Amino acid sequence: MSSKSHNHNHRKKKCKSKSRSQSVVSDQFMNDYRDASVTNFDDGEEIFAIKTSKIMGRYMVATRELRPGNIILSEMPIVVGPCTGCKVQCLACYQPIEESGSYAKCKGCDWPLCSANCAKLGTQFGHTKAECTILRDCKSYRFLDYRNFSKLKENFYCIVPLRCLMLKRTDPKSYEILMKMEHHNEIRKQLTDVWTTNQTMIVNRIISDWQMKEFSEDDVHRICGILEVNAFEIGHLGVNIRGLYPTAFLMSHNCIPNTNHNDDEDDFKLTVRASTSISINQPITLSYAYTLQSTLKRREHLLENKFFHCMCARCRDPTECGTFAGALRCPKCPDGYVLALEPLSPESDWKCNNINGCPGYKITAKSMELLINRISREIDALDSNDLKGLEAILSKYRNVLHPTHYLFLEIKLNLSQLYGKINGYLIHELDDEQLQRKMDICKEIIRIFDVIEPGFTRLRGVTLYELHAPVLVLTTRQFERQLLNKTQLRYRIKEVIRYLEEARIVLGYEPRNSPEGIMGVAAEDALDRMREWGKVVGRI
Ligand SMILES: C[S@@+](CC[C@H](N)C(=O)[O-])C[C@H]1O[C@@H](n2cnc3c(N)ncnc32)[C@H](O)[C@@H]1O
Repeated sequence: MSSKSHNHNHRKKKCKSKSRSQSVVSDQFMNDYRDASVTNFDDGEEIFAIKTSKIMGRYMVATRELRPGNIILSEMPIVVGPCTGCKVQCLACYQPIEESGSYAKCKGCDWPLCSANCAKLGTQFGHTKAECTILRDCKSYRFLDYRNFSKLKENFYCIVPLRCLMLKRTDPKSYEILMKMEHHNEIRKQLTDVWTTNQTMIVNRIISDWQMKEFSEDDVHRICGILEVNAFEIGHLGVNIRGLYPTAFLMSHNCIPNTNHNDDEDDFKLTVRASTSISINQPITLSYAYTLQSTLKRREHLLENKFFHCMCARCRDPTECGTFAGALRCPKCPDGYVLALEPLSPESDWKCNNINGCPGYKITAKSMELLINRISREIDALDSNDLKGLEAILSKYRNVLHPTHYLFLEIKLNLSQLYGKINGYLIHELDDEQLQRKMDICKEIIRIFDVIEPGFTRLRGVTLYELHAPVLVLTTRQFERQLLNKTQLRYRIKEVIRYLEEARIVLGYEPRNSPEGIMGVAAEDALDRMREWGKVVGRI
C-alpha cells in the first residue's frame, strides 16, 4: 500500500486585474478548515462503519459528514519491521547499515544493530527481548554472514513474518485480527516467482533452517500474503519499513482517494484524516497505487500486488478525469490528444480524440508501451537533481506527450522543488523568467493534484509552499522597481499569505521532524513575516 504514500475543489479565484497572478487557493479552503477544526469528534459517536461487498470484501464508509482535516482514526500498529528486499538495517531502529560503516551485533541473538545502545532495543516496535530469545534459541546466527551483506540482508525477509507468527502466543487478539485479513493466496499460489521466492526465503528459513516446527507452511505463506495485501509503507528519515494496523487496512482503494495518512516518527501510530469532504455512506478510501501514474501503470500495479482490477471513475475515463495523465499529443493534428479507446483494457488501441479536425491517428497498445518505456528509461537515466537535463527532456518530448502526462508531472514535481533549492538556482539567484517558470510549474501541477489527490494532501501542501517563494521574490523585485502600486502589492501579499496558510495547515499534520513537517514550520515562520509585512503595507 502506498503511504507517501490519498470533495471539495479549491476553486480558482477570479483575477480582478491582469497584473495579478492567478491564485490556486480560494476561500473554500479556509471555510473547510474552520469546519474541520470545530468538528473534533469527541462525542463518542461512530465516524465510520464496515460494510461488505462481493467485489471489495470489507470496506469502510463514513457514518457522519466528514470535512477535510477531520481525523477518521488514529491507531497503533499490530506489527512493524523491515520490508522484503530491504537493505541490512538495525533490527531495533531500522536505520540502514553500510558494510563499510560502523555497526554492532546484538549480544543476545547476534543480529545487526546500529549500536549496542540503540534506543529502540527492547521496545515494543523495535527488537524485543522475546524476539531476541527466539532468534537466539533457533540459532539464527548460523545464517548471518557478516562478510557478505547481500546474503546477510536476505535474513531480514523473515523478521516481520516471524513477528506476526509470534503474536499467536504474545497477543492472540491481534493475531486473530491479522488472520482475518485478505491474503489472496489462491491467486498468489499461481504466481510461481512470488510463491517460490517466499518459499525459499521465508517459509524454508523459518520452518527448516530455524526449526520453528510449531508453524505450518500454510501459516507462513498466509502471513506473507496478508503482509503483501495489507501492510502500509511507513518510516521516516531514511527508514523505510512496513506496518500492519488493526483497522486502517479496511480502507478500500480509489485512484482518487479521499484520505491522507501519516505515521508518527517515534511510535509509528497511524493517523488517517479526511482529505476531502466525505458524505455519510461514502466509502473512505486511500490509493494503494502511486497517484502520479497513468491508468495502465496503476492498474498493473494493483493487479500484480493487490490482486484486483480497479474500476474507479479515473480508470474508466480515457482522459483520467480531464488530467490527460496518459495522453500523447497527436502527431497528425495541432489540437488532438491520443487516448485509449478502452482504458480498462491493456490491449486497447489508442486514437486521436480530435474527431473533426484530425485526418486520423491510431497506434497499438504495443507501440504505446514501447514509446513510454523508451522515454521512461531516458528519464530514469537522468540525475534527479539535473535541472537542465530535466528541462531538456520536457523540451524534447513536448510534441509527443501531453503537458500533464504522468512522466512530465513527475519531472515537473521535481523541478518545482529544484528551482530555488540547488546550487546556482537558489531562490535569490533565479532571474525573473526562472521565477515565473517555478510559479507556472507549481500552478500547473497543483491543478492536476486538485483532481487526482484533491484536498488536504502532502503533495498540495508541499507545492503551495514551493509556490509562495517565487511569488514573494517576484513581488519584492517588482515593488522595488516600482512596477506594482500599493493595491497590487497588497493583493500579492494576500496571495502569498493564502498559499502559506494552507501549506502550514496541511503540512502541520505531518510529523515535526519529517521534511514535510519541517516545511510546515518554515511555512508558519514565513506566514508570521508576511503578516507583519502586510500590516506595514496596510499602514503606508
Ligand atoms: C487492504 S485489503 C482491504 C480490506 C479487505 N477488503 C478485507 O475484507 O479484508 C485490500 C483488498 O481489498 C480489495 N479491494 C480494495 N479496494 C478495492 C477496489 N477498489 N476494488 C476491488 N477490490 C478492492 C482487494 O481484494 C484488495 O486486495
